[in-house]
Amino acid sequence: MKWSEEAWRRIEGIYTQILEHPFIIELMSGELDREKFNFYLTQDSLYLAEFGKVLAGIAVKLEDSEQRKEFLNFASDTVAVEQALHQFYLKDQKQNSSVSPSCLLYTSFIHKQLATASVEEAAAAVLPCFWIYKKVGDYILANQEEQENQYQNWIDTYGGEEFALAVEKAIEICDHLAVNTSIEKRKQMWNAFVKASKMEWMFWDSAYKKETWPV
Ligand SMILES: Cc1ncc(C[n+]2csc(CCO)c2C)c(N)n1
Repeated sequence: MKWSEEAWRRIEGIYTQILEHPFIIELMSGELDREKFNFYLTQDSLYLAEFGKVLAGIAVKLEDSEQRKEFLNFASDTVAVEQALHQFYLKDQKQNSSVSPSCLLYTSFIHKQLATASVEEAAAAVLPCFWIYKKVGDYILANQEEQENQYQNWIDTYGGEEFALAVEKAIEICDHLAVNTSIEKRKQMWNAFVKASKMEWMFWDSAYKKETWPV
């Protein structure tokens, strides 16, 4: 069995809980409160800034030039999404750009993986970001009833064909890295993958609750 098949099996339950989360259900119907969506976008732009840096950092550590090129492309695409978010969605908003606890947890986790773990583990930690978004995007596209959804732009970004290719490449690279490493490292890769998947759920949940700092 491929590393990625086992990885997905381990997060099946988390993925189901993401699909059942009111943020996703209401995003799909178009009924999601605009303020919650804006909260999500503001945090996501903070998230993407860090995520892009981590992708570039992983690229630096990859020996295989094809894999390095792919990760540099992912990093460059992420910066493009970050900038587009600012331009199209967030430009008119008086931005409250203080980072939420869940966003800081997630970005700190991937930075920590990059700084202190192996490149294999770091790659596994960023994979849920690709894979879960692809699955959620496809799921929403396939189950949408309302045609006029105010969030259609967002949905099309992650449900589209172009994004599917990037996700396939990211999965393939993780599988290659897993084949060429030890059993111990493969386990650590699964652990990082599961942790980051939990943080994907937390990210939606924190937006739905418009999470604040308790003190
Ligand atoms: C919390 C959070 N997780 C994942 C994504 C999705 N995403 C962000 S960057 C990237 C790689 C290429 O653009 C992908 C798939 C997101 N936007 N926000």
